[in-house]
Amino acid sequence: MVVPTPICRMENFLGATHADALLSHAISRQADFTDGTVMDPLTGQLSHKDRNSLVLPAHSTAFHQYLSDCLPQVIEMLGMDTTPSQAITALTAHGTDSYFGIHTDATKVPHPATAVSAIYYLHRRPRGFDGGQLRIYDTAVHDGRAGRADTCTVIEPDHDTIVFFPASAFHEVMVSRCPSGQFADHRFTLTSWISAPTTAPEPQTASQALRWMARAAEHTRPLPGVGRNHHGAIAAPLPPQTAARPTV
Ligand SMILES: O=C(O)CCC(=O)C(=O)O
Ligand SMILES: [Fe+2]
Repeated sequence: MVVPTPICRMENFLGATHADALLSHAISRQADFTDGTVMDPLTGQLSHKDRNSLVLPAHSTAFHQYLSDCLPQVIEMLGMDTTPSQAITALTAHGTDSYFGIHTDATKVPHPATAVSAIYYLHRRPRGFDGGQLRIYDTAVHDGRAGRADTCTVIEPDHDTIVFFPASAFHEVMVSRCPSGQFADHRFTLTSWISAPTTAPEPQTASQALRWMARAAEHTRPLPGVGRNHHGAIAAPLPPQTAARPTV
């Protein structure tokens, strides 16, 4: 049995003014990006294996407000049962030969079963890179055991679009190429891991699909005592919701 991963995608998320301001900001910070790492959930060790992308911890008040305003609807559409209150946010940049191998975001959040990954895409128009699609995998369930399925949803990293999915979903970023070699032509994201506070007890997930996903991702969760991999980004409380933002 293949259990589809719930995904929620929105176009024109911030609108032209905010999107272009964020893109200009990302480009202006070129010198501050560092090589992104991957954490071994057993040892906590960081490496560059399976990943070639640039990362810079970031905070955008406008972005966090827009997240807060649409989250109740997004959480409902994902079939989750959680009230996230904080987000860890980073800018990323992918150029030639950048990629991020198959992983879950369990090393980023306190409780992956109730956390949401949000990836917001930015790029210059016309687009200066190709490739760089995000693949979000489904879950395969066989004889009571769960694992990553071969089927996936492919997300094009289009400017000013955002995609939300449960943080325990397996996903990967395909290799990109940036023919001009210029930083301004890279594939940029503002990536947020949205979660309940670290001190909150682990709540039950709402749907059977999410329980299977959590089981498939079990071995990607850091062992007790192993830290999280935030690239120096700090969890910021999400602002209170100001307006219900329609997602469809
Ligand atoms: O850039 C993307 O599309 C996804 C990035 C990602 O999976 C991550 O930063 O954990
Ligand atoms: Fe990820």
